[in-house]
Amino acid sequence: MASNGLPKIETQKLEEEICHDDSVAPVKAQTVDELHSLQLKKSGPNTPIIQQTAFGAEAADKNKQQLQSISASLASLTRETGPKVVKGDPAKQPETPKVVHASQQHQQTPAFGNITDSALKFTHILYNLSPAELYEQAIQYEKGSFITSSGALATLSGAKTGRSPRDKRVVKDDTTSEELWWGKGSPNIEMDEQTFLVNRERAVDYLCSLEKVFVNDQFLNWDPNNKLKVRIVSARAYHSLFMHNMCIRPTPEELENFGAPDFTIYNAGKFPCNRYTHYMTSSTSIDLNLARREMVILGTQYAGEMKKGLFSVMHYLMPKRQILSLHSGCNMGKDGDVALFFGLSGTGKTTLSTDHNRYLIGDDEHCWSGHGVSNIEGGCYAKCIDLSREKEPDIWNAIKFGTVLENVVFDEHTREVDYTDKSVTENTRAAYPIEYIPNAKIPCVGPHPKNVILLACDAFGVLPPVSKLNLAQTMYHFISGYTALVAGTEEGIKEPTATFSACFGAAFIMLHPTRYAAMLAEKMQKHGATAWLVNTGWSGGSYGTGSRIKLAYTRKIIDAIHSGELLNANYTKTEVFGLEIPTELGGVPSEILDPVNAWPDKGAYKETLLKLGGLFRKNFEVFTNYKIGADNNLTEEILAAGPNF
Ligand SMILES: Nc1ncnc2c1ncn2[C@@H]1O[C@H](COP(=O)(O)OP(=O)(O)O)[C@@H](O)[C@H]1O
Ligand SMILES: C=C(OP(=O)(O)O)C(=O)O
Ligand SMILES: [Ca+2]
Ligand SMILES: [Mn+2]
Repeated sequence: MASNGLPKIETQKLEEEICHDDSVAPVKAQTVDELHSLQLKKSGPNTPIIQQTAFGAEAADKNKQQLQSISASLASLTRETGPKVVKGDPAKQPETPKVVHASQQHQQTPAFGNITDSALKFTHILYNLSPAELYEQAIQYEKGSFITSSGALATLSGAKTGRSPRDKRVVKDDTTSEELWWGKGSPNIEMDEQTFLVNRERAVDYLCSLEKVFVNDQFLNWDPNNKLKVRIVSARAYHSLFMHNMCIRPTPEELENFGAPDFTIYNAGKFPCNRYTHYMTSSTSIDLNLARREMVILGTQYAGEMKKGLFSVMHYLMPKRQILSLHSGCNMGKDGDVALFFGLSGTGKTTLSTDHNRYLIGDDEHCWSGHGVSNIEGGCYAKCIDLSREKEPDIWNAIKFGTVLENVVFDEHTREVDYTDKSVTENTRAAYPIEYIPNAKIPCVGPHPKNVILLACDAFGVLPPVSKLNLAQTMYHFISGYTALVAGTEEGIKEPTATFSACFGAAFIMLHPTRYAAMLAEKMQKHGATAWLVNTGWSGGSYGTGSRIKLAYTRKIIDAIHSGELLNANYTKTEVFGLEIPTELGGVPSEILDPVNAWPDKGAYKETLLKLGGLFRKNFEVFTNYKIGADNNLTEEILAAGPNF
């Protein structure tokens, strides 16, 4: 017996007897640092995150031009040069970087009196980072960023979980005072050029004071003749990833040749405006300067401000080119039949345009030009409250790696999202690239629309689930832009509140609503489009007594519009609103088609119907003086197309 411990184990040399030798060569590194340096492969020559000049003189030159353009964007208006900018994460660049200023040519030591600490520091630029890189930045540096179980990036947008329309201002100058819609009902609250510059300086100084800023260079509008180059400068990886998803993503070649942007957003996020600044009514300010082609965001981190701010810009630029900008979703059938879905927030544009049997062109912002429709964006922004895999599988499956999930609540261990949880906000959102929807139509363009669907979520429960509109009614309802949501599920809220938002997007239009309405009428007539009013809201009673129309029924209605079945149905006319409603429709219970039949209390129905009619009438008063089209005939017809009682 061996006296000194356990017997030695003999390892047999089996040679040919084992299946194969699966041992691998050791790593090709002498140190741990060297090992880590092997992990990251250099990006290819046309991936525009190159920092070195190792890819030839031309690439180096383009890289330098890009940096100069960014430095110029970030330049103060009162100092001579832009900040010293350098690409890349400061945490990964210990050595002194190469300096790039906006005006490289006369780079001398500035006069003593001129020098400030900010002139001595570098502003690191994280330029068009990939989603993976942005995830890492967000998780490492932005509190409230987590990877959920499906791979999406959960973020918190801070104190603001929705847009701030009362803090959105537009510079009123000689041109815009003539061109834009100002006054009652208009979303354009004025500010002067000087105040804009004060806020711009504040945002730029804040951004330049940071160790690093994110810069996205991207496109808007899939129509190649009318695309816009946009630059978004922001303080958070969350904002950069959001815009990466929502705008059109350039190819490496397009990015290399990007040049100067057509429009720039300075998003200072949580950094507030100075409340002693003229015009400021809160700590939040979203400022649009059309002449300078710039937008400044102070005091809100809600990412939707950027998306919808750019939409406003399109609502100004496109009509100048006879192109109609639309707050609508858009999809296309197998035979090329295009449908538009107009509607205010929460009425179903995203839900109903995302249709497994049709090609998705876009969920929210489109242009209708002489050639057809084009999506303005490169992504979708879906509401997620009560999202279910069964009812909305395509949206559910789009919430994966790369998707930004705003303000959702999830299990702290499994990171599984609870879509019913409204603890942070009811306005939980997912922003994903459009190609995350399996049948997205890329490029996102299509022929002239065949059907124009106006969505209203009527919490009064008196509008029919579907009605066919004539042209005058279409204009009447388009200009009215009605919906009535329930303010929330908080206790005490029994009454739905009617919202009227001209062109189903008054917060974003820049010209008078009748300008867009006239263009819509002209285009619909020219291309023979049929319009429909679809109530995605209540039936059988108002909110509280009735119930929301089943999504499955609304989908059946929409299917029948697309297929042409509904066009050939039998119709009767409703009282008060004079809407043409089908008497029968396969898959939808006939008793809900005429809302009066669905209400047990007919008296209450009539009372509610008249109440809503009154609200419509009151809202339309401001539009009665405006002329639509060349003569007054259409205007008269439109007025007559409203409720009669
Ligand atoms: N009958 C219905 N039609 C459309 N949406 C419905 C219906 N019933 C419930 N919903 C819900 O209403 C919401 C519509 O929101 P969304 O499609 O994001 O609107 P929008 O894009 O117009 O802001 C979704 O959460 C959807 O699930
Ligand atoms: C993002 C928005 O759009 P919607 O709710 O229409 O999807 C919004 O209005 O801020
Ligand atoms: Ca939407
Ligand atoms: Mn929208």
